[in-house]
Amino acid sequence: MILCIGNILSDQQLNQVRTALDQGQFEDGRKTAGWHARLVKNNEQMQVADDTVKSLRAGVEKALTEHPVFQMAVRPAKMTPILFSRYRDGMTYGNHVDDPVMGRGAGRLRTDISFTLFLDDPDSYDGGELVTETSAGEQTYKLPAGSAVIYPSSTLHRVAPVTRGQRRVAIGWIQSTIRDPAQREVLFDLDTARRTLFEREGKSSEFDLLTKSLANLQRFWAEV
Ligand SMILES: O=C(O)CCC(=O)C(=O)O
Ligand SMILES: [Fe+2]
Repeated sequence: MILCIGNILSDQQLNQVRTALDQGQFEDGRKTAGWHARLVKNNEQMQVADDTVKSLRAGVEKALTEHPVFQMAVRPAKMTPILFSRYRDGMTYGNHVDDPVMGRGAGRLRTDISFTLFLDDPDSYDGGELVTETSAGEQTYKLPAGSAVIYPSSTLHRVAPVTRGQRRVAIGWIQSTIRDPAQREVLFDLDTARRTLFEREGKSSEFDLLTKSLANLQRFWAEV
């Protein structure tokens, strides 16, 4: 399941992040790419040594993890530190698949889900679409600032060249408590249906049964 989630960051939060990125120090993105992805990666990332990165990361991580649709779709167990990337002057990231395991020590995780949170207004730059290659064909994503796309990390994907302006995004990877994308989709659908039912008729006995099934499926599937 590939999902777009709107309004994760408010205009005020977006302005704060953009101002900090305007002043930040960026470095060659190849530093954090695996050996084959490095061959096709041409972008910049905000230096982690930059102190403002810590508070930026905390704000974006909070907004994402507190978003109800993100919680329902991702069911996070662990998340990598967020990276702030910038593409301009023809920069691009060719086809690749993200590393299956990232981080060290307590931060080590299996990447189940990748996300891109768009930070710039799509009209302010040309190109820069995130393109996924699935069995259903290619899909392109260029979302409003403050919106994110989440996709299984097993997906082959790329970022189209930016030919005008700059494309800045916050990206990261998540290990889900539910490893299998098909199982995550079952839980997402059930949860969506039960919430819709709740809005319609409150805590009915049907709502209780759906809630029970949702909880018990998680007892079968969740890795904690
Ligand atoms: O910028 C994006 O939308 C995705 C970047 C990407 O694929 C990566 O950094 O691995
Ligand atoms: Fe990637």
